[in-house]
Amino acid sequence: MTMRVANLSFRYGRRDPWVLSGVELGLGAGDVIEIIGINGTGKSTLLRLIAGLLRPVRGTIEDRPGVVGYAPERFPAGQPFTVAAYLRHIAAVRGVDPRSAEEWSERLGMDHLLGQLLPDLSKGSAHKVGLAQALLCRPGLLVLDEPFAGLDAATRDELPRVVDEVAGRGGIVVVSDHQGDLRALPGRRRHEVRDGTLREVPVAAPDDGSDVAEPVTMLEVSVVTSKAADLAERLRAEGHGVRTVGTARPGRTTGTVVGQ
Ligand SMILES: Nc1ncnc2c1ncn2[C@@H]1O[C@H](COP(=O)(O)OP(=O)(O)OP(=O)(O)O)[C@@H](O)[C@H]1O
Repeated sequence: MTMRVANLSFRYGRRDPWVLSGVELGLGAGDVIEIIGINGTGKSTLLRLIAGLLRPVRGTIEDRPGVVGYAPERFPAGQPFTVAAYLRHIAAVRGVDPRSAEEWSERLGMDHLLGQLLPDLSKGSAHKVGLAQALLCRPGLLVLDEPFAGLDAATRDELPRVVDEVAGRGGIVVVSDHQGDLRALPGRRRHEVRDGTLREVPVAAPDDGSDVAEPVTMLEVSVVTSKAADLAERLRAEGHGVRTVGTARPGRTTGTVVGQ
């Protein structure tokens, strides 16, 4: 079954500007969707809507899987529990084997944190607890907001495997990942939030060598000179290789864009 985001619009208050407007997205079983966009553009808002933590002001989200795991960008580690007690509590609430708390703790390299109180955790450690609570419920929809930020190298390496496993058993994974740590995952799709809308963008990024295995198409693009630098910057931000090859005639620059 495909989860469907249809004509979704959202603003935080009646007098606030629209953050998202007319967003369309289909999410099928096994999809890994990467959400990119500049700061403050609405990625976290979209993720919270997809996870069901915010309701669309207009439009609908249909056929969301029953079990949702959501790891926020900043885990609110204020409760006076130890990490072990908190994760066991979440496991109980989610109706999963309490041992899954220990399993995820081991996998995410956080056994040394189990006896610590949540308010005493560093930002990075709290972030891991946020990931563990999202993962231990065996989610059909896993929503991760900047999961790689502040993670140690071992966990950074492990997380793409975790995402792959969730997708491999038919789960949907939605991740905001501005650092591109999921680049090794086959089949992921990338969408950009910009100016309130969402659109799919190609994944290839031959410039940094991250997706060299994917085929690359050369496009020749003509653009007025005054807009060339801005366009090149936007395309690079999306992961394309861009090379300016010269001025075709006065007032115009021809650029060659390398992409998928
Ligand atoms: N609780 C809130 N109340 C009112 N406005 C909010 C709230 N949360 C976010 N916003 C506004 O909504 C817009 C989108 O914010 P959001 O956090 O979704 O962006 P983002 O792309 O995730 O940003 P970043 O990359 O910096 O995390 C911003 O203008 C922000 O100020």
